[in-house]
Amino acid sequence: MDEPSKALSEELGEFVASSAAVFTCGGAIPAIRTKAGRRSSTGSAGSNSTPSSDGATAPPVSLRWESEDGTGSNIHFPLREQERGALDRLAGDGQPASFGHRGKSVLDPTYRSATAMDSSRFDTSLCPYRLGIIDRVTQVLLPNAAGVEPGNVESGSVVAELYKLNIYQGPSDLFKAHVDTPRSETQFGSLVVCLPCPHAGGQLIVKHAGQEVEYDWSTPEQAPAALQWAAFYSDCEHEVRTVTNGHRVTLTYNLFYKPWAQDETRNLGHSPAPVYIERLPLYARVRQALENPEFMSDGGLLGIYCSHAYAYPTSVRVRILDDDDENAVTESFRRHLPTTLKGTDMALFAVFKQLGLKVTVKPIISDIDEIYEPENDLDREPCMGEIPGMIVITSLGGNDGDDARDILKEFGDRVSGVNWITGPRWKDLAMFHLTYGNEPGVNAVYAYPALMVDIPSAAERAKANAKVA
Ligand SMILES: O=C(O)CCC(=O)C(=O)O
Ligand SMILES: [Fe+2]
Repeated sequence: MDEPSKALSEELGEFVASSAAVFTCGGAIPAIRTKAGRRSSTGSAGSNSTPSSDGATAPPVSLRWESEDGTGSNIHFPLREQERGALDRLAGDGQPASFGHRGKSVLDPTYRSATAMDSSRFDTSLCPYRLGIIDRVTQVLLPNAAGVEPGNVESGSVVAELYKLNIYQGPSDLFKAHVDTPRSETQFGSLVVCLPCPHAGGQLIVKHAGQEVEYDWSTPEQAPAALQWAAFYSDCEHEVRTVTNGHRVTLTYNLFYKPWAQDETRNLGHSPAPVYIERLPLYARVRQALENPEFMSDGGLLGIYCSHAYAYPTSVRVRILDDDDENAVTESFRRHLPTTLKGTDMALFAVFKQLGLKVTVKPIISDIDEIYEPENDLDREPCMGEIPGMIVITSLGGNDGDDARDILKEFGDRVSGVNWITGPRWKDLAMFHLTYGNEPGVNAVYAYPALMVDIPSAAERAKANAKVA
């Protein structure tokens, strides 16, 4: 590539890589202490000091569960008088929380020390939909699910599936950095709702691409009660810092994207995306580059590695290597990306689309020598596939005897001449994501795809512009 185009590409790449992205959101809803509406047992009843995302209050949360011996119990949050015993019983009926490490369920209190109860063992009155939490999460984390420009991506809704109750107790419970294990390729996020119960410490830290957001839900004994929550893309690394005192009680939900049937979308006459694509700073920058005749003057493929990881079904791995049934795989990959693209990835996709360019989302393997077999002397061109082949080569293993060349053959073609403006991020994936999960078994794993954009030549771009003007 000539020098001016290279400089322009580098500048664009830096901008893309640095753009602040949304990867988490959270809020608090004041909790009513009794049915009579008393908000706090202290003098602050009725005060509005607790921030609320929509001004609503949350009714007390009730929870019913069955002990091993079949006795039923119930408890409320905020705790009613005399319910301290019930809280100890609830913690006693849970199980020491394990986590997934290299495909196995591991108990290691230095890494995760908490009590967990599976959703099959309890019922709760808490409904994140009624409280407006799911609407918030959809708006912020999956804005395009609720309606986009026709023809670009499909529409759908968010389904929150209750997963576990977790109790972190002072003085030492914690959960160190991990990434939640995806249940399927439609899982895009996790939601944590912290029930009103006095505790200190236990900050939830969520990280993505060098940025970090802290949710501090510490609640002193006398503080007004609130339901506090946070949602994040499920490929984001997160941790729960040490709870130094009291009980930090959370309900966790897996967030799935559920596409609407085609005609359902049509009947609803869905509204346009709530994001004004032309007003994204990214739009102006990309447009500027395209208008510059020195930028990729002969046209070609522009490649941008996605900033987030996406879940792919692991069954694919077996299928690809065992019976070549590629269609099902390609289909599932196509169906949910690009709709489930996250944050900046979706912004970029939308910007290129809006500018009338052809964009596709492709799984990519780069530097296969390093990730798979260091002694292999394959050239270092990235390899692009229709099939999420990265799964084969992650720390899950791949089948014995699979050679890097077999994988490449199954995966797709080497691509050359791509103008890559951001670097690959597979290192994060291979080194970390599959090492510490919140579950051992996996139905899906994460992989980093790339956006591939067809850039017309400068002459064609000028012609198209002249037509528009
Ligand atoms: O309780 C929390 O804040 C989050 C727990 C968590 O990260 C998990 O269960 O995977
Ligand atoms: Fe987690």
